[in-house]
Order: sequence, then structure tokens, then C-alpha cells
Amino acid sequence: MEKKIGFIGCGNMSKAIIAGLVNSGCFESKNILVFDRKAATNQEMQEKFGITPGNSANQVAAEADILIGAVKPNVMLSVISDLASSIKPDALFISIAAGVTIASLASVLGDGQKIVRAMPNTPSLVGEGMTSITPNAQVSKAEIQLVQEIFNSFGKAAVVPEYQIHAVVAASGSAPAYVFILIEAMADAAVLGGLPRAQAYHFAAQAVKGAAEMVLESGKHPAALKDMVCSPGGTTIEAVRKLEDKGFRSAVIESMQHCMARSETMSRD
Ligand SMILES: NC(=O)C1=CN([C@@H]2O[C@H](COP(=O)(O)OP(=O)(O)OC[C@H]3O[C@@H](n4cnc5c(N)ncnc54)[C@H](O)[C@@H]3O)[C@@H](O)[C@H]2O)C=CC1
Ligand SMILES: O=C(O)[C@@H]1CCC=N1
Repeated sequence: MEKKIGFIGCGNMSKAIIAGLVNSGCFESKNILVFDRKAATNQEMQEKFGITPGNSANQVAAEADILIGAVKPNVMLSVISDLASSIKPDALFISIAAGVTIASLASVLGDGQKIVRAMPNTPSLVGEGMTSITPNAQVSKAEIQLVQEIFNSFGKAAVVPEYQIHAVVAASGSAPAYVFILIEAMADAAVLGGLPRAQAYHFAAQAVKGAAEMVLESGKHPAALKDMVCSPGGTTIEAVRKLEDKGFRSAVIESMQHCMARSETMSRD
């Protein structure tokens, strides 16, 4: 598309989104404007992806049709208050910060600004992101579609009401971290069983990827898919019994409950 998309802050999440955007061809690289306070990062992104580095946050804000705020939650409001007067009045401002509400963003940017809260995740880097989108009342249906198109270009995107964002953070925003721990633990066990380390990661990661694809593609209940693996008196049911004994489900549910509680607390701070 011909529009310009700007990034304020270019850390782990912006880098994943920019890689996804460039690889999908959704935006021409030159129409991706990046400003991070670390000059080396802007230069690195220009060399790697051919994006246009910004001279300042205000310059990027003044040029962007779609502006993504991607700094840490605790500095988001102060960073955008310095930019508010530069942002184009009809630009879409997308915040990806956890725990920063649309109301607090609007209190800085003004009630007339088109604002979207999005919650992406790092698999955007490999075109497998999952992003929730929550627009304010100023964002038109066509603009919501545009935002979906952008996030769909490197994964999947769905519109959710703002109160559901805490659950989205737990189920997809933060989720890659728990899955990486799971893969690491599975690989450690495989190494214990004699598999070389590199192969252990390969087998474990491919098994996780394949299982996820089965849930997404088959439409079957995860329990039915689990039952298909468990042969009577076999190996899998032994592992399943031990996972239940160790409280695997409960550990996942309670950890995600803490994640959601943290997201709620951040929204009130
Ligand atoms: N990392 C993740 O998996 C996800 C992160 N998020 C959200 O994305 C946001 C960014 O997170 P990360 O990329 O992980 O953080 P990060 O710390 O890797 O990146 C933040 C970047 O902002 C830059 N920065 C700070 N102040 C600035 C300023 N005034 N002007 C320009 N650049 C500035 C920093 O130099 C840094 O490169 C957070 O609000 C987080 O809640 C959302 C979903 C997933
Ligand atoms: O840990 C965090 O606060 C951010 C939000 C979702 C993933 N990372």
C-alpha cells in the first residue's frame, strides 16, 4: 500500500513486526519509518530491511499515516505527549503496549484521534503472529479492515473488546515465552534420553508446531487429538498421567491467571 507506517521505539516487538511487514510486502520498505532513541538501532534496521530511519520521533509522527507506539508501557504516555502536536489529525495511532488503555491514550492524544490498541506477539517475526485489535469510536470500519490487513500480513488478527485484552495477553502476547520454556524442557528430557542437543530442539519444536497446526486445521477438540496419541497401555498415557500428577494444567492456568492480573494492575497504574 502507498501509506506510510511509522514506528516509535524499535525493540523486540517492533523488529518482529517490521520483519513481518517487509517479508509480506504489505508496505514498501521505504514507506516504513523508524525512530528509536538508540541511533544504532535505526541504522541497523535501515541496513537490514531498507526502511527509512527517522531523524526524530516528531518527524516520524508528522509523516506517518499509521503510527505505531512501541515503547515500554511505563513511558508510553510521556513519549506520546511529546509527539501529540506532530501526529497528523487523521492518522491512525496504534499502541501495542500492555496495560495502556484507550482512555489514557485519548487523554494525551485527544478524543478526536483515531486510536487502536493492538496486542501482537513475537512470532510475527516469522509470519505467524497473533494480534488482537481494539479500535476507539473514531476508527471507521474501513480503517479497522486496514489494520486487520496489516496484522494479517504477518499472521492472524482479530478484533476484541478492550476488557478481553488481559486474556489475549495471557493467551498469545506472553504465550510464546511459556512455549519456549516447554520446548526447552522437552529438549532437555530428550537429551537425557540420548538425543543430541540440536536434534532435541528440532524434534521438540516441530512436534509443538505440528500439534498447534492440528488444533487450528482439524477443528477437533484438543482432548480428542490428545486421545489419538494415547495408545492403551502405551508410552503417552504414562507421560500424561505424570503431567496430571505434577499439576501441569493447573500450573498453566494459574500462571496465565497471574499474567492477566498483572495486565489488569498495569491498566490501573
Ligand atoms: N516483546 C513482546 O513480546 C511484546 C511486547 N509488547 C509491547 O511492546 C512494547 C515494546 O516492547 P519490546 O519491544 O519488548 O520492548 P524493548 O525494550 O525491546 O523496545 C523498546 C524500544 O523503545 C526504545 N525507546 C525507549 N524510549 C524511547 C523514546 N522516547 N523514543 C524512541 N524510542 C524509545 C528503546 O530504545 C527500545 O529499543 C511494550 O509496550 C510491550 O508491552 C506487546 C506484545 C508482545
Ligand atoms: O511482558 C510484557 O509485558 C509484554 C506484553 C506481552 C508480551 N510482552
